[in-house]
Amino acid sequence: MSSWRRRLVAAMGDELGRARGEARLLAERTAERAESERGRAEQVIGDASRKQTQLRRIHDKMTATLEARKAAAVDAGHRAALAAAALAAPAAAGALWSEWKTESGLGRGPAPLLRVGRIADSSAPLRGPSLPPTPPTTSTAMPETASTGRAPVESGDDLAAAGGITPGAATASAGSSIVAGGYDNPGPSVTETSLPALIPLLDRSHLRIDTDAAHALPGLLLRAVGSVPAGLVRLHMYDPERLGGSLSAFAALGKAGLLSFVGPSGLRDELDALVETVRRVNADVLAGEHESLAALAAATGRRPEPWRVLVLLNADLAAWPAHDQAQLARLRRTGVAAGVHLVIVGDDDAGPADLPRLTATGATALPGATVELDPPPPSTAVTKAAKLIAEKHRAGREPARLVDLLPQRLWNASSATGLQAPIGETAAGDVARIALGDNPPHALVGGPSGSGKTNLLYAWIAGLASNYSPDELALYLLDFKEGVSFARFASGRRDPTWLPHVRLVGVNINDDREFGLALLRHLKDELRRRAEAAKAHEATKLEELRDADPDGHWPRIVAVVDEFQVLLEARDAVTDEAVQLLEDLARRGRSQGIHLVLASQDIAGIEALWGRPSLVAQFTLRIALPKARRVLAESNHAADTVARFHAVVNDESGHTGANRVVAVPNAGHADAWEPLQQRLWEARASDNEPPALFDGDHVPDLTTAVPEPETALLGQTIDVASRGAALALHRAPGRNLAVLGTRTVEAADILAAAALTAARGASERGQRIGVDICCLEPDAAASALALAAALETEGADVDWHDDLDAACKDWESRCDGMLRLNLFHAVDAGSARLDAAGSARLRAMLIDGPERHLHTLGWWRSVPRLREDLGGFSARFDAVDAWLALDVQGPELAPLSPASGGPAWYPRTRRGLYFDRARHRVPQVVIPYRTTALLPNPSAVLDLP
Ligand SMILES: Nc1ncnc2c1ncn2[C@@H]1O[C@H](COP(=O)(O)OP(=O)(O)OP(=O)(O)O)[C@@H](O)[C@H]1O
Repeated sequence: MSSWRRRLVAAMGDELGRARGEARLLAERTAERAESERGRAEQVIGDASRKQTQLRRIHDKMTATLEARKAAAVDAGHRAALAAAALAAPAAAGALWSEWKTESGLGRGPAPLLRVGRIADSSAPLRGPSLPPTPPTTSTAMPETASTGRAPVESGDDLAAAGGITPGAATASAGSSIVAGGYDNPGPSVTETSLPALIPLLDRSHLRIDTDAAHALPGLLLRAVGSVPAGLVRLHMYDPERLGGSLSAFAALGKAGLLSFVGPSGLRDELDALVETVRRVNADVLAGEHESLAALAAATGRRPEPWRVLVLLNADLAAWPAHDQAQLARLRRTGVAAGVHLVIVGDDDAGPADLPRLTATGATALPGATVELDPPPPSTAVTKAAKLIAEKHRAGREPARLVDLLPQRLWNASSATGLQAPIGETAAGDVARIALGDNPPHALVGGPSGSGKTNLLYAWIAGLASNYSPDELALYLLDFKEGVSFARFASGRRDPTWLPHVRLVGVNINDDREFGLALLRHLKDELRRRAEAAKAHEATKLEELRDADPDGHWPRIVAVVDEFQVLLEARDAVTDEAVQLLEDLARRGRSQGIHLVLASQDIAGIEALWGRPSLVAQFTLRIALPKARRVLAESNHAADTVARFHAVVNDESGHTGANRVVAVPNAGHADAWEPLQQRLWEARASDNEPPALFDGDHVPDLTTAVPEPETALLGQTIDVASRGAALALHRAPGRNLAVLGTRTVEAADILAAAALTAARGASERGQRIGVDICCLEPDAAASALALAAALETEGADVDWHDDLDAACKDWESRCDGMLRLNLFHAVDAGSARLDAAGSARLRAMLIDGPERHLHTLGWWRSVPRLREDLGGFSARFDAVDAWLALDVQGPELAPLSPASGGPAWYPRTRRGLYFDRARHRVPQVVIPYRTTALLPNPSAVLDLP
């Protein structure tokens, strides 16, 4: 081959090799790029799928959250709707047939809506706390047989299927007022979670019922007659074709005049009579003051006219004569306001077209909702309910309930010009109010035992405490009866609430007439304080003072004393002072806003009262319970004939023309009182203090208060502040104390209280006292020993002497300037054994010791024995300024007493009469403290090494 050919082949070979190499390189690069693209694509796909997973998760979460929120919102809405339904259709107006009983849920609010069934598909599980309970009511339950017609809607199975609460759980969580299967809670039943279908009738509307819904009529009528007080709904049935067989179970109402059947011949009269009723109600009852009976009821709380329901069953309205049609049209236009309602049953379109209409699946009052009608109530149950309503109606109007008389808004009134309170109902059904103020300023309440005085006072206090806040009204309540009628107003173990207006409650006062005095003295001090403030502000009465001193605290005061005759029944100093104080308070309290309410079984027998006509004249408000004597004017015999649980209220001093007979509600029953007190208590201000309680049966424990320097406390005085009875132990002649009587425990308590409080007073001030104890009564020894130990703990220097001679021996050497006490138990047991020198030393110590700050607090078991130790028959008692007598009769105290013949003192358990010549004008009653709680156990003391 030629060279060029070889060169050419070689060149082509090179070219081909290069091209191959390039092609390989290209292929490699392409493959690499493809690989990397694939990797990237895989990464993108991986990222995307991760994102997708994330997004799905977020979506799921959001969906779940939204679902949960939606469910909660639906739940809350459902709950709110159920609560609203329970309010709109309480008690018999809304209860399921299985739980139904006649019960008026009618208060002062509007007439109830009436349940006809339920809203279809409105079941929802109720979660969380159950619906608020409403006050329990009492009535007769529908018999068990009532549940025989149970429709699926009433089944608890619905609820279980919906995963809702069980009836038992709801009962537990809602408190005792929800009774599963009962009807104490008029709210929606715990076994029913679907929304009830409620339709308007009473006070609101007429109604048409289509033939396909006619089976709802008996239920609707039963709810109407059963959900208001018996007799307040009257049924008039026009039934030309006698199709109303289903209504025969209502027959019992007919006999009571609450139901009448009308045939074609009676239609005109019936229509005319109802039109006339409308006219009369408008002219005479509403009288231009109210636009409807509903408005009248809202304003006054009473329903003077019944509702009248005319039911037209398959009436061929088109065929009615023009007159009847015109009357029907009148009733349609004007009936509702006057309580006359039409219920037109049938498919007759000739009647008024614009009435709310109920069909088998809907009601125009419930637009957009599908209604499932309830089954009719079992006829046995209707019969029973009709009988019960008829009986109740025949028995007469039920007395007003306390709750119906009280204002809906608490504490809405000002007491500047006076105090108004509802106390019951008049025969016409009006709320009867009583006033206290400038006139009448004070009240006398009388009636024999069991006539209802205390109940009336409860009703009055309830009305006052609901109308006026504690800033407007302060109450002082005292009950001299054996018993504790006013204890409920104070905080107790069973019920920790109190009535926030009450400043003082006295219970079980029985013999402690002094506590009555203490209250009157306290009020007199308040009267003085108000009079001074009024003078400073140039005001003449409370109203002006409150204007002039808007920042001052000037509530009206009402002091109620039940069985006040106890305070005035004896002829003694207590009665004299009580009458004086009463006169003063009655005369001047009027202008200073202090009002007295005195109640008694037997006002006629109170000499102290009738001997003071000027006192009685101030009590112009008189309230006489049945058979009360002398509360009203002599010629006024209204109390002799007034019915049980009624009162004659008269604010013109009992003169016949001013009588008002009032039916008083049962205010004392716990069902009526406790919810009210709870409500008032919850509304109180955070700084509202519980009332002071004086309980005559309670023995006070030794106070932990620190007394003034050099002072001992002997017991609790009977006064409003429960102060301690103080004995000043300053360096001065006569500052000794004689405890007199034979009651060992009380005497030991008095000495112990005196020594412990004196020691406490000293140690609180960084000082010490010395105490010499000599106990000569074996029964008091254990207590004296325990006292010695307690005094040492209190920081006192204690010396124990086995006999009186030793205790008196070197008394002068013990006087070192610091306060020293001799505590001598049963001095007379030792003094009888003293020789002449010993007796002289005892006497000298009693006479001269106090000046050297050595004070003897001794217990003598009789006055003559004390006298003996002071020097015998002619001895003076100058060495003993203070004495505290236990079981010593008044006349025996004559030598020690400022009153000739001795004080009027009738010894009684745990009470002593205390007199300190240097401080008291008259002796005062003291309750010895119980000291055991502050003393160590005597056996523990004896075991000490
Ligand atoms: N308006 C009333 N409605 C129903 N029960 C009443 C009414 N008034 C009183 N009662 C009842 O009558 C009984 C006697 O009433 P209350 O204790 O008020 O009478 P009282 O005159 O204070 O009697 P006493 O002086 O013996 O205590 C009580 O059981 C009370 O619950």
